[in-house]
Amino acid sequence: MASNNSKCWDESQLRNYDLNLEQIPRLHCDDPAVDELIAANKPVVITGSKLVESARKWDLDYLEQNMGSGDYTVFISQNHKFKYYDEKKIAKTSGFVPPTNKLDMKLPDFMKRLRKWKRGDDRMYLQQGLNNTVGPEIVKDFLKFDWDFCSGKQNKHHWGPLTSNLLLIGMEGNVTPCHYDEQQNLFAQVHGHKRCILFAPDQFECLYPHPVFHPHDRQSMVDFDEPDYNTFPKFRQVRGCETVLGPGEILYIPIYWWHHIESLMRGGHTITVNFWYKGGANTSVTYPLKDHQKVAIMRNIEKMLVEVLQDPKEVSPLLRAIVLGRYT
Ligand SMILES: O=C(O)C(=O)C[C@H](CCCc1ccccc1)C(=O)O
Ligand SMILES: [Zn+2]
Repeated sequence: MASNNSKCWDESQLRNYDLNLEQIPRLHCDDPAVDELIAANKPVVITGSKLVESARKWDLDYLEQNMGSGDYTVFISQNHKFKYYDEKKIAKTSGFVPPTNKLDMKLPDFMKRLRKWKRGDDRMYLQQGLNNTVGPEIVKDFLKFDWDFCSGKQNKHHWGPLTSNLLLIGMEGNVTPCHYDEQQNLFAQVHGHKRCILFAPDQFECLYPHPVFHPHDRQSMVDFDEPDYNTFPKFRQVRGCETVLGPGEILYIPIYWWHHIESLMRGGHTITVNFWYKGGANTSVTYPLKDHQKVAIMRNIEKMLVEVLQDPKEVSPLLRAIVLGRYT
């Protein structure tokens, strides 16, 4: 990680992983190279944009005053990790133990618990889609986002519709473990610093995603804190890139790119608003196929096989029978 000369954080605030990481390019929003990278489905940190300028005044007090009386989804973890799981898939997976609990909280309650938090207490992570239950002041700030900026990217790069804006309020040290999403993402940092580690879709074999039908679908099975290299030997060879994102900076997380996100230790709480867009119509399939298209194909084959074989244990022997000794 390049040393950071604006001295608002230092390397001791980053968690230690044995990873081979390059720096994600950082470009000003007026630099045409930004759109070249987005067009190539490559990550880029975009500086100098006013996308979430109207939210720069969001601090805990302001949010507590203005977030309305609605309920907010808050995840509770007994450690620093908040591994996402799809509740709809829990029934199909016997023995699955959710690693976090999900609570609905009023914002003042969340803030109160945040203020009286002490070491050893369960950690919390507020993750709530912005909707019309937020207070009128927040709606005003939201409407003042630089929508021309993100709509410009959406149109120029033929993304699909905006599906949601997730408001994320994290405690210092919180980690969202490595996963990929099937959406384009403009990840706008509002308050505090987040370290973002990204891996390209072609690192699929090194990151060992859970089976598609598992609640942790799209999440890596590798525990970055204690990688099990016997079970996941290719993890040793994984290659990625990283950046530490500060307030006002936008990280473009391309669709299907793996990302691990952590709020800097001893960095105070973090506030992020993300902008998730559908990938856009795969108009013309051209060859050679892109890596993320192969991931989409693998997902479809996996879903179909589990559907038709019923028993997931039959997937591996059937696929081996197809390829071993035949498709070298
Ligand atoms: O914006 C993104 O894509 C992130 O991963 C941001 C991440 C929290 C996302 C939680 C989550 C993960 C998977 C499905 C639904 C919700 C963070 O910033 O901690
Ligand atoms: Zn994500």
